[in-house]
Amino acid sequence: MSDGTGVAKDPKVIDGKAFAEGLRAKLARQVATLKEKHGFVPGLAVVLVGEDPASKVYVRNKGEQTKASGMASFEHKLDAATSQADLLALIDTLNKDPKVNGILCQLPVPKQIDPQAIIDAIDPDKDVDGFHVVNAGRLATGGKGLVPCTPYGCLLLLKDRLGDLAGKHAVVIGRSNIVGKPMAQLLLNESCTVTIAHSKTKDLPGEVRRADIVVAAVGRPEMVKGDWIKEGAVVIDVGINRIEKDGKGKLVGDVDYASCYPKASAITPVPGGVGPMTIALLLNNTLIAACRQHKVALPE
Ligand SMILES: Nc1nc2c(c(=O)[nH]1)N[C@@H](CN(C=O)c1ccc(C(=O)N[C@@H](CCC(=O)O)C(=O)O)cc1)CN2
Ligand SMILES: [Mg+2]
Repeated sequence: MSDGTGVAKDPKVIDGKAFAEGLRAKLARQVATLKEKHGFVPGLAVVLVGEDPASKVYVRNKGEQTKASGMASFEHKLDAATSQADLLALIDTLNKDPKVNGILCQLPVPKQIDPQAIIDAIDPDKDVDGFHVVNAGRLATGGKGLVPCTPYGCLLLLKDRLGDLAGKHAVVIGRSNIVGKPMAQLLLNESCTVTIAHSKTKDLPGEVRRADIVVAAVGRPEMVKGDWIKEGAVVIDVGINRIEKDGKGKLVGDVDYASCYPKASAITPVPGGVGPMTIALLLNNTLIAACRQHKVALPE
């Protein structure tokens, strides 16, 4: 396999960046069809409170990719000292704005703001992060909700590699509301046998050794070691950790890539694996939300 640069691609490495580019190209065509047939484009509002450097980059990328897909982007950048009441008032305005089909507040938020209160205030049908309790409930009960972007991105990468996931033993490491729990739910919905491991799990290496699919989402740099991985397992690394190595800043995942790579049949790198899928799936959720609000079918 070659990427056009003459450098052969390693087929074992799951290229989330390329996969996300493909998704965004399809989205752009779907948005163009909506505009032509129905005369509207989906709109995404992104709220950033404060100056967190990584959040600023993610929000900028969200805005750029939203516009590149032909959708409307509404950016709201608020001062780090913004009160929860002022943020809730903005969410209320966005909930009522018919041009805004999707809303998200970039996380983390400054400490004076309770993130759950903000998530709860977003209209569930505009909650394109899929974090609202109504969407968590819909995911758990088979309803038509909006699915959290990062786990959904992981699922698409897994299905692309493995096809039918039924009967696979999946171990999800991490139980956060935004990645671990919805990931486990999505895998269960695909008829996997799912174990959710966490900080109190007694024998984490032993649990991971039984897995056909490993999803690591704990936020601990290079925690998952190669001797935990069953030969031929598929390893999905959700971690994004900035560390110092050999006197230089480096981005690493929750998986010790060097030792896991030889054991895995497929593995996501960091960067370039799961990360880029998050924004592509966010745009996809915005398209879905817009079509539902306008009561039109999702274009092919
Ligand atoms: N409201 C939300 N807040 C946050 C979310 C989210 O989904 N909704 N997720 C993360 C941040 N995030 C998107 O918001 C995000 C993180 C990482 C990437 C990405 O492409 N990562 C690259 C590496 C980029 C880098 O150098 O930092 C990669 O893995 O290749 C995209 C989006 C927390 N907050
Ligand atoms: Mg091998």
